[in-house]
Amino acid sequence: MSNEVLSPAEMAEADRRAIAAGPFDGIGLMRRAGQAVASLALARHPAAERFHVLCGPGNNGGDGYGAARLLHESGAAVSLWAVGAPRPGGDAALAAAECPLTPQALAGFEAGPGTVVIDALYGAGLSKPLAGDAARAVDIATERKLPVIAVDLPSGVSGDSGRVLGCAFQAEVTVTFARKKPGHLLLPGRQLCGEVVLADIGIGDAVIGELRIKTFENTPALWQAGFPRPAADTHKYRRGHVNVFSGGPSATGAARLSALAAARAGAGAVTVLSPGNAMQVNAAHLTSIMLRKVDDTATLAAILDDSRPAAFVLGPGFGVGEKARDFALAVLGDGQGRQNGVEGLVLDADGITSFEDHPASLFITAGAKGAAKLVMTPHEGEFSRLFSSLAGDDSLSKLDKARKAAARSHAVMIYKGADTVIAAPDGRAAINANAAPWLATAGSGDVLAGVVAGLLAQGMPAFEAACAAVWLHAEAGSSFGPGLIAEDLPQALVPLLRSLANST
Ligand SMILES: NC(=O)C1=CN([C@@H]2O[C@H](COP(=O)(O)OP(=O)(O)OC[C@H]3O[C@@H](n4cnc5c(N)ncnc54)[C@H](OP(=O)(O)O)[C@@H]3O)[C@@H](O)[C@H]2O)[C@@H](O)CC1
Ligand SMILES: Nc1ncnc2c1ncn2[C@@H]1O[C@H](COP(=O)(O)OP(=O)(O)O)[C@@H](O)[C@H]1O
Ligand SMILES: [K+]
Repeated sequence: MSNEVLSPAEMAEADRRAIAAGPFDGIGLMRRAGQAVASLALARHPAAERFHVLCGPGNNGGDGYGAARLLHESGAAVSLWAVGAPRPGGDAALAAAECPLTPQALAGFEAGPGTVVIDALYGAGLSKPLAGDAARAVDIATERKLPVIAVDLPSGVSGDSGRVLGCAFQAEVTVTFARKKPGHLLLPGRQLCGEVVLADIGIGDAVIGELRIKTFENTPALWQAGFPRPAADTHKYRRGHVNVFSGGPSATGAARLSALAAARAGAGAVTVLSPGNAMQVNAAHLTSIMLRKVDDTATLAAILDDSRPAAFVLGPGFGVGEKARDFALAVLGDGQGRQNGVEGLVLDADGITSFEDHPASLFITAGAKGAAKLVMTPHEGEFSRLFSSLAGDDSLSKLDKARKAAARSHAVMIYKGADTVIAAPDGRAAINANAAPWLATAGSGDVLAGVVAGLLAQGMPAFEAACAAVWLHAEAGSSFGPGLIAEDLPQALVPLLRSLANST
């Protein structure tokens, strides 16, 4: 699977194993990396007046020396600017020795209009904030709006976290090797990379396979095989039943958005569980979605006794407090959840906030043997209410935070935002990169919660259901585009579901 995402440390390990396995040695891989960069530069900028190749002291610089040599050999005008000398005897020193151009000191870097910058200063080895001559080079490229081709990563972007250390190049395109790194997908790194092109430099799939990678880009390849399809002899309850808890009379819309989304995602039957005082307003707005009165845990217990497969959504518009906690814990089931046919609980919005001062009760119940699967869908604010120490730890990336939160809470975590991360308690994680800002509209999260529940109710495992829902939700938002409101999203899922059904 080529959607594995490797940390810089994992990439370095892949590099070592590839060299050991052959056929390429270190300089062989580096030459291929330089070749990939030079080919792309010529293809994208055939009329460039000059290529300015900026080389750092490490292997990223080594790739740059290789690219500069090939561009020069192809007849292009090339200026080579270097900072620091490569370690003698290393691959980068070999690449520098093979390059016939004389490097100038980066301190004197100048570049006019019509020229292209190739940034091979720092890549996976970025170890401190960009400063001095490197920062000045960033300023020049930015001020003059020069196209930048980044080698592996734009210098200044952390490959682990996507964060900027000091300052960073804004690349038009980034050429990376073998697999993407978290910094290509997490923000702001993703935006600074521009287009990301993956080059095959000879690190084989077998080598990557040996590393047992647990981080992925969230693409359909990750979950498509298990995407639910109704059997010919199914019936509506066998397709899965979703129950969505409604808020009070002035806050019912969010639950109905979730309910509709769950139905579109393929749940055979969907019921809004409404407080008595909101029955009328819910009834006035529901057609295919069913409605049932639930005011207390005793009534809820009767629903939970039903053994047909079901998933629950609790949180959208629900209100914060003890009732939310009692209902959520009852659904999780204290060892009874799965036996009762409860496939899972999607805890969103107010459902999450309700546990701000009582996280242990939620985490213990979710971790109990036989509990229903818990999926939580916090945005940044909700995440920090439940996981304040993780949220405030600047040494952790968003990927690290989601992963640790999932392990701590025994829940699949959907840590939302423009770079949503999905993480499972077993350590698997996926970074989502197909969302568009049109999704930042009220009620959009309610729809996502409903899609997750719709897939859970159909028996999809929680991590895969969460990944599929996030991808579908993002794709629906991106394909709809301007003018999107949350009500549009369930309908916008339809063509995507159709093409998934046709392609499996
Ligand atoms: N792995 C693979 O499969 C392949 C990898 N390849 C390439 O190797 C690259 C990784 O190479 P790398 O490990 O040598 O690290 P790299 O990014 O060159 O930086 C290290 C040097 O920079 C320095 N330094 C760092 N930050 C700094 C700063 N802000 N300001 C100043 N100095 C700073 C740092 O200093 P130190 O931390 O030691 O003090 C050290 O000297 C990778 O991105 C890819 O392009 C390909 O060749 C093909 C196969
Ligand atoms: N700038 C953005 N780009 C892409 N997706 C976004 C952006 N902002 C928000 N989203 C997505 O939109 C949804 C918003 O959910 P949420 O914050 O819970 O809103 P609401 O509570 O109004 O439903 C999430 O799925 C989130 O990932
Ligand atoms: K770089």
